Amino acid sequence: MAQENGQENGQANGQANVQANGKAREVIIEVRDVVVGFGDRVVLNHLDLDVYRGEILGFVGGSGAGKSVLMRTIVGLLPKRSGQIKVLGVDMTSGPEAARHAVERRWGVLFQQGALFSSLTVKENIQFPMREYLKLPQRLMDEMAVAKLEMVGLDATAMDKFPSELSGGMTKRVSLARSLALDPDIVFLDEPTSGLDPIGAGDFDSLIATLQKTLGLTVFMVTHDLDSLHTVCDRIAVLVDGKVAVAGTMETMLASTHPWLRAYFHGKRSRGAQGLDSKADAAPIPTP
Ligand SMILES: Nc1ncnc2c1ncn2[C@@H]1O[C@H](COP(=O)(O)OP(=O)(O)OP(=O)(O)O)[C@@H](O)[C@H]1O
Repeated sequence: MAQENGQENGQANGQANVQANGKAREVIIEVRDVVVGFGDRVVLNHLDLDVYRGEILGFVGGSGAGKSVLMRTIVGLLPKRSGQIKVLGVDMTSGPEAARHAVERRWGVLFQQGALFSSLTVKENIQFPMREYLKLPQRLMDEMAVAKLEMVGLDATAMDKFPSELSGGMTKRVSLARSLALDPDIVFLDEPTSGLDPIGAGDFDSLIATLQKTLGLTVFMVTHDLDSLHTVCDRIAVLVDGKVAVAGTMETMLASTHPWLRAYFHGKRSRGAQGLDSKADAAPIPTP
């Protein structure tokens, strides 16, 4: 993998530190040599990736490339055939069970389409992880649910609604509120702006950036949204042929000569996201 100005320089408490642009950065998610497949099909083929503490990492790649598969593998919803995944320094396969459970409490996940429980109200959806992991009085959980709703720009009037009564943008916000229920260090977002209009998507991007800054979150974001990549992502990792082909800043993406990156980041839609001429002819995005 081409890692921009990044070089491993040691391990501390099981967590790798990387020297990037002269600054030591803590690797909060470390994916090494991971293979994931279904039947004869290998989707992730000896994939390596580092995610640094406090960054918003955009994870891109063609449709069906395996972006969601990697996210689901990291959070333990899909099995890997081989390789190693460490989160917060804990090996998520061979680490002590108590340590793995403790790490699972320190991440929140926003799945594609929101994935709220349709038979539960907004309040019950947000409180679902609290019930699973914390033993708190109902009144306190109610106060916490309102606080989470306010964090994502909604108020208590949404508490008793069912998912079917919410707009697409509200569904995303409630899902984000649920992912924040346990005050996580890391948030995994699977295409958070898909299905939103450009204004709604821009607002959601701003919300993610604000939360990342105020809460010090690390954000792993699967996305196709070029505006999100330009406006909120600190770094981008590109998945091609089951591996991370390039990882780095938007400048690195724009300077890359990799054919998939050139088509994706210099195509018509990308020029639109950069505010450049979108009328010029653009190469089609290849399907890796
Ligand atoms: N549980 C599963 N069982 C079998 N195949 C699966 C499973 N989950 C994913 N796949 C396959 O793995 C491949 C990668 O899927 P994935 O959802 O990760 O793609 P993606 O890069 O997120 O695509 P998109 O951008 O279109 O959402 C696809 O071919 C998909 O059909």
